[in-house]
Amino acid sequence: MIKFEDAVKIILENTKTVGLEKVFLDNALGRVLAEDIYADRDNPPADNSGMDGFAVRYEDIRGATEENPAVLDIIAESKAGGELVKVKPGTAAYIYTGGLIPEGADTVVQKELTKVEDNKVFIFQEIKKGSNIRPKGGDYKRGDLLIESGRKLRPAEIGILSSVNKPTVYVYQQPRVGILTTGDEILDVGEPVEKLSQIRTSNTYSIFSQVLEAGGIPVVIGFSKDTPEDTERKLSYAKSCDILLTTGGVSVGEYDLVKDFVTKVLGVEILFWKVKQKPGKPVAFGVWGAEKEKLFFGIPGNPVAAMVVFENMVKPAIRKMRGEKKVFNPVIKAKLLGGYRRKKGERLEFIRVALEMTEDGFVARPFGKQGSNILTGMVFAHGFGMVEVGVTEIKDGEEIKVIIFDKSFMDGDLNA
Ligand SMILES: Nc1nc2c(c(=O)[nH]1)N[C@H]1C(S)=C(S)[C@@H](COP(=O)(O)OP(=O)(O)OC[C@H]3O[C@@H](n4cnc5c(N)ncnc54)[C@H](O)[C@@H]3O)O[C@H]1N2
Ligand code: MOO
Repeated sequence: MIKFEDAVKIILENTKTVGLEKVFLDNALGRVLAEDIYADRDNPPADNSGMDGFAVRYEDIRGATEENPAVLDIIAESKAGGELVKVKPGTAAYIYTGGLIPEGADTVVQKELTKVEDNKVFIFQEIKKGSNIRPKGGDYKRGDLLIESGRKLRPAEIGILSSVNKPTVYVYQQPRVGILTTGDEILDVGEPVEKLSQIRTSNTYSIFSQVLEAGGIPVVIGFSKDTPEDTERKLSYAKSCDILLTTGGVSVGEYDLVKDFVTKVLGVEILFWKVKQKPGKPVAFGVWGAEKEKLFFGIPGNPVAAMVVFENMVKPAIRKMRGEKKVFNPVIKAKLLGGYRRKKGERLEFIRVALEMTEDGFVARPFGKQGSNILTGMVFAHGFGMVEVGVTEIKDGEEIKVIIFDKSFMDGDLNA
């Protein structure tokens, strides 16, 4: 049995990015950029107005007051998208936000400080020279590096890509993640229950959704019975995937065939089996493919074990494969309400906790039943409280580290 930290290290050392692809902007959100993005022009491309008002020469409004306003002839108009116009001494141009600063003008007086009569503008106070002008290149200049390769694309980055005229961009591919559900007792959703011992799958679709959240492409390979023939056949369907996830059948039971068969059918080289963690102890990990570029995770069947193993071990690998640099869930410190006790301290334990943000920091409330078959604990939880090796008791209010897998507890409330 290896330590959790060592297991994660082995996984990430064996994880490579999947390659690049070109996507259109409307499909780029959340993807990881694989090229540097430079500005094709200055932005703004020319000096323009930040206000609606009048473009003037500062000379002409110097010393203007309520009693002795500057009076200028209006001889032109500059609106956003319009032509470049000119002002001469003693004249002004109507200007609108985004309009080009006319030749000869050096200041924009906002409309509120003016009055118009008979095609003349009255300006009742002096303002600073250069006021309300947004300079050419004030946001960025042609040739500036705007977004570096490796950035995860958010709405702001997509806006920049569009404004520098990139309809398509290179991003890292998303790994295809095959999910094979094993076990004689497992039924797919929609199948009729015929025997008391049968159970309906949760893992297939909880893992499917976790793959989506992690930014991979989930592929349901199917369900296999605990027979050599069926296991072999279904595993052969996994060949086109970058990552194979199996659930169930990795423990020590007579019918736990997965580990041996992934080696036989896909040539998986198992790099570890069993980790000093709870839940998720019997997890297996290996590499396969021509250049050992593909990954295999044998995920334990217990529904909570499956989700915990995914968040802590599979998700970082998917994120690394799709080019992300920050691959782990956030970890915070929280006060554990009611404390926690256990008999043995041999394994690092991940307990399901609901989180709350208070004025005194984060508070974690453990779910009452911590069994690795209790999926409702995951519905309750936002994070995994870490009970370290050697620790058998955490007192009420003591701080523990919590891995956050769901940040929704930080969202704002309508009634707040
Ligand atoms: N003698 C030992 N027995 C067990 C050990 C051990 O060390 N020695 N480890 C236990 C632990 S810890 C776990 S976790 C499980 C893992 O076993 P497997 O990965 O082989 O999983 P199965 O035996 O197939 O199933 C375990 C449990 O989970 C249910 N299950 C399986 N697949 C699904 C699914 N798709 N959806 C919902 N539930 C599922 C299954 O019915 C079993 O109840 O082994 C312990 N045993
Ligand atoms: O590792 Mo098992 O996951 O504790 O139930």
